[in-house]
Amino acid sequence: MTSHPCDPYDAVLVLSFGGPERPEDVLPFLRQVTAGRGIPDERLAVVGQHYYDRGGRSPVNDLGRALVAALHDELGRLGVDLPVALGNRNWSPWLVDTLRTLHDAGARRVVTVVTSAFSSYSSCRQYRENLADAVSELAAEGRVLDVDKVRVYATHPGFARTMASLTADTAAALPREVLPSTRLVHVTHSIPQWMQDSSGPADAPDVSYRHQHEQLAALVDGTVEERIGVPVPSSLAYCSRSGPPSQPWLEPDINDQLEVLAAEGVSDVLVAPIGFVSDHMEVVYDLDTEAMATAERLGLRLHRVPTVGTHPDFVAGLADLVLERAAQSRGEEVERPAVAPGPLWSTCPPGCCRGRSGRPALCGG
Ligand SMILES: CC1=C(CCC(=O)O)c2cc3nc(cc4[nH]c(cc5[nH]c(cc1n2)c(C)c5CCC(=O)O)c(CCC(=O)O)c4C)C(CCC(=O)O)=C3C
Ligand SMILES: [Fe+2]
Repeated sequence: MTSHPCDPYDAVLVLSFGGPERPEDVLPFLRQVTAGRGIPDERLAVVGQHYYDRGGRSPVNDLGRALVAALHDELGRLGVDLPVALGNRNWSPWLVDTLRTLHDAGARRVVTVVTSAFSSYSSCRQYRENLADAVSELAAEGRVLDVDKVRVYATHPGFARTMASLTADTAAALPREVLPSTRLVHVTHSIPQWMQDSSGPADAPDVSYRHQHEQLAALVDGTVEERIGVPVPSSLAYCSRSGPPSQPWLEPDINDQLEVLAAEGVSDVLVAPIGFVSDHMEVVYDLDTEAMATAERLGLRLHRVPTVGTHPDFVAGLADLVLERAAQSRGEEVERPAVAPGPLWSTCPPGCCRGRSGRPALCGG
């Protein structure tokens, strides 16, 4: 048997959120996402409309498929010829179906890349619970699979430096004379305060959802200043809040932040979607549609930085993470590059990003 740099894995899973692809899918998708989460009906009607306005089709599955193709090509360049497949938490292609197909094609050990870079229940642990559910469902069918995942990559250079250089490119394209009245706003998905408080391990207060965004934002700020020669004052804002108004979520909302900046006399705002890896609905609606309309009303020019998407440096970083995980599985010493201190583990410590349910989760220590 010949060995390859991805041994002992025989397949790569890209695990994503998923979204509807036809108008008939929209309501069942929203029910699937929000089951038991206390999201008000009015909020669901509003979010449903964002999908109907775009023909009932979310961009997110196509973006997932594009990432799968790019990662497959990149691994191929590194001499790794393994299946790479997309599996979703909330819609077809469902995670369990993808894993079943991989198993039927001969896969027994799978390494997972989640399409979210940060620690929190929604962005990490819930995916680990989804893996546990899928693997136990398949075990009941007699299909035994071992599933691991790469570490949280908020501060991995492939993701972080790519986001920083895309932001610097956008800043460098601005006319010099607007720079003194330009501000940079880093944006990510809001989460409930309880989810922020439980993000990362209980005994590591420095590892949290918000803290990881602050670390990444600092790198981006530094890269922008290096590129254009002057600092651009920045802040962190949030989008896509749902939940009942009585429940605290991370703030400020991007639209409120734009109000504040307009009142300060700012002319131009760079919006860096550091919390997202691709242009899914949160980006094309919450930022490109809603925040853009707010900016227009306030007389602000909004410049949206691209997401990392299938940028070759981001994809190369994901391939490095897959190979790092494989080397670790083989018991080798691995280097764990990072642009800031953070969660370097690929098996999460017990209690990491604990939810409310205490459900079983894979990829934990
Ligand atoms: C942290 C985070 C990410 C980033 C990490 C990751 O990518 O995983 C993310 C991504 C996404 N969220 C998405 C869609 C939705 N999220 C919702 C609801 C919620 N998101 C939450 C958090 C996050 N969400 C939370 C705490 C809720 C409340 C309900 C709950 O506690 O779970 C709802 C319900 C309606 C609403 O309330 O908005 C929808 C429709 C899509 C697909 C977009 C598309 O179709 O292109 C994507 C990529
Ligand atoms: Fe969400």
